[in-house]
Amino acid sequence: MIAQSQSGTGKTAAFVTTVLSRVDFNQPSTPQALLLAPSRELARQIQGVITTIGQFIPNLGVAAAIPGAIPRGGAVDKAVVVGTPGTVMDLIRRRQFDTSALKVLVIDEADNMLDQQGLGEQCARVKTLLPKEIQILLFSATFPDKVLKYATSFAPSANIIKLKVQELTVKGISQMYMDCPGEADKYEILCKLYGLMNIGSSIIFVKTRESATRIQQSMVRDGHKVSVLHGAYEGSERDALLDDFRTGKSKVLITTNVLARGIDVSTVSMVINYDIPMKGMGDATHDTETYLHRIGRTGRFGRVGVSITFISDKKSFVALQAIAKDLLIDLVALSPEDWDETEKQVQRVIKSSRAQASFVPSAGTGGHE
Ligand SMILES: Nc1ncnc2c1ncn2[C@@H]1O[C@H](COP(=O)(O)OP(=O)(O)OP(=O)(O)O)[C@@H](O)[C@H]1O
Repeated sequence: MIAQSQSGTGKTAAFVTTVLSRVDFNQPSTPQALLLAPSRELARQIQGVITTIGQFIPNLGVAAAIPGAIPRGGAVDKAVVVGTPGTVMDLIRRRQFDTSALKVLVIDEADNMLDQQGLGEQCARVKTLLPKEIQILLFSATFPDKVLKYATSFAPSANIIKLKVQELTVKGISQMYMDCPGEADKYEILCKLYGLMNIGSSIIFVKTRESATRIQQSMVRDGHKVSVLHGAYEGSERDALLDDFRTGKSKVLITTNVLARGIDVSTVSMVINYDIPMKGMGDATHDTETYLHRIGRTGRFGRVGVSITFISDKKSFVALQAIAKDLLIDLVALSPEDWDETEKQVQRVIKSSRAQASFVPSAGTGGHE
C-alpha cells in the first residue's frame, strides 16, 4: 500500500494497527515486522505508539534499531522492530538481525526515505535482504510525482491512496510570513516575536546546525529560554532534549530539518521558518515538501496553529511565492513595523479553540482522490 494523508492526521495509528494485526505473538522473539523512519526521534516516537496501542497484547516486544540501542553482538529478538535504515542495515549485515520471518515492511516518510541520497540507497538495500513476498506499506503526507513513480516500483501493484494538491495543507494551520528588511534583521525580529507574545510550545527551523547553535546561544544570552537539537548531538542527548520538549520542560526548540518530519508534540502552537526550506545544489530551488512537513509540526489532529516564514531577500521571497503556488495557498503578511497588528494576528489563531479549526480529521473527512 502507498498511503498519503495530511500531517497530523494519524498515519502512525493506521500502520501500527496493521502491523499488530499481522504479527504472531506466539513467537515473541522472532522479528516479524520492520518499520523504518528517517530519524532516531521519529523511530522512538513510533516505538512509543506501538507500545501504547499494543499495551494489552501479552508478549509484545518492540526493538528500537537506532544507533546505540542494540549492543554489538546482541540479537534483535523482538517481534516488532522499528529503526533507522543505516542501523538496520548494519544489524542485518552483522547477522544480529534475522530477517527471514519478516512479514511486513513499513516505511514512514516514504517519499523522503526513497528519494534522498543515502537514505534511498539504504532502504533499497535493506529491501533486497528481506523475504521476497513481504508486504510493503509506504506512508507520507507528501508524494511528489517523481518519487511516487519510484514508489510504485518499490511496492509493485500497491493500493494507492493519494491526496489532491488542494488537499495537502491542513486548514487549522494559519500560514503567515514576515517580511524582514534583511538577513541581519531576522534575529532581532525573532526575539521581538518571543518577547511580545505568550506562545505555548514552538519550533524554530533553521538551515544549518551551526546557525541553530548560534541563534540558541544568542537568545539565551538575551534572556530567552531556548533549547537546540540537531544531528551533531549524541543520541542520548538528543533523546533527553526532545523528551524535555515533549513534557513542556522546554518550550522553544531550535532545530534543523532533522525534526521536520513526523515529530508529534500536540502543544506546539507555532512553527517558525527562520530560513525558508530550499533544496538542490547550492540551495537552488524551493522545497515545498519540507515546508509542508515543517509547518505540520503544529495544528496536529484538528488543533490550530500558526506558521511564520521569514523572508529577507529576493531569493527567499521568490521561493515562498513558488511554495504558495505549488500548494495553491495565500499567506498572511506580517509586518515588523506594526507589532500591534502582528501580535493580534498571531494571538487570534493561537487563542482560538480547537473547534474553530476548519479541518478536523474524522472518518468522513478523508478527502482522498
Ligand atoms: N483516532 C484518534 N483519535 C484521537 N487522536 C488521534 C487519533 N489517531 C491519531 N491521533 C493523534 O493524532 C496525532 C497525530 O498523529 P500522527 O503523528 O500519527 O500523524 P501523522 O499523520 O503521522 O503526521 P505526520 O505526517 O506529521 O507524520 C497524534 O498525537 C495521535 O495520537
